[in-house]
Amino acid sequence: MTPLTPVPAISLRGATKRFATRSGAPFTAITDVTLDVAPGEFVTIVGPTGCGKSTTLSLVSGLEPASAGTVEVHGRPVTAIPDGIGYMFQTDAVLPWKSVLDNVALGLRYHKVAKQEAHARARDWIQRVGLAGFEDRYPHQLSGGMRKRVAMAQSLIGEPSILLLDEPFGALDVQTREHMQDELLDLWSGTGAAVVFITHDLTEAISLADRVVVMTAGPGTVKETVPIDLPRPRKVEEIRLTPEFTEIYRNVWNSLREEVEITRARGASRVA
Ligand SMILES: Nc1ncnc2c1ncn2[C@@H]1O[C@H](COP(=O)(O)OP(=O)(O)OP(=O)(O)O)[C@@H](O)[C@H]1O
Repeated sequence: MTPLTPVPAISLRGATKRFATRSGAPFTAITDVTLDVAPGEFVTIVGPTGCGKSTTLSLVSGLEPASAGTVEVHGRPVTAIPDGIGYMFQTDAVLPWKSVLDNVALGLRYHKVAKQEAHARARDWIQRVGLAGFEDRYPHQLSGGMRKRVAMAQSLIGEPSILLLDEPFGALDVQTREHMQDELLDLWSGTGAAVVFITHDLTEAISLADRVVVMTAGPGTVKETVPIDLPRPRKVEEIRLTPEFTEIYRNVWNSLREEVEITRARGASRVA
């Protein structure tokens, strides 16, 4: 018997997104993006500014429909916001008027989980992200890193099968950022969740990923997918010092640099 090919958690086939503009001529943000992400796989996406990384995520999350091509989650076409997806963005979705406990329990309460159970599960996640003792604090009483932990607990408490992360640590200082990257890897390992993580930081992209997807200058498409054959479990600050890492970095940067230069040249010609 031939083994069954597992259904990808995410599958984009020739996905194209055009936005309407005021001038009437549609603007193509991404074109012909084909990408599969397997269950439990950690994929990072890098590409020059404006190439369509966030747009690609918005097709997967059902926030925007594709103009052409197909987008599937667990083998089903995305027609609305699919169940089982967790999100984290650069600007977190922590509500300032709610305590840490209520913020973390929010998603469960939204899904009609009884308050007592939602709070019990929230306490568990607050502990897992290292915030035990801070349940009654409000977001303005937390540091940037602590707010990120709240956001991380918020996105993981629903036990998502897919995590979509759009520059989640972009606003943090370098040390906190590295720490949060390690925490994310720890929390993710063993969950079986497929992750798509967008970043401008190539070091971050390589340290975290099973595969790095390099997108072209806009309208973006997949230029290259680079497997990251580094052992797990990883400590990001250690893995970055290895010769294997440096070699991968050089290769991916050579590919990305061409696209960044194209994007810069366009910018320069616009102001020339
Ligand atoms: N709703 C929209 N309407 C019109 N154009 C849009 C819309 N959303 C995005 N765009 C355009 O699509 C292109 C891709 O945007 P997107 O935010 O996906 O890029 P990105 O690669 O995530 O950018 P960055 O790296 O700067 O965050 C940009 O030129 C952007 O202006």
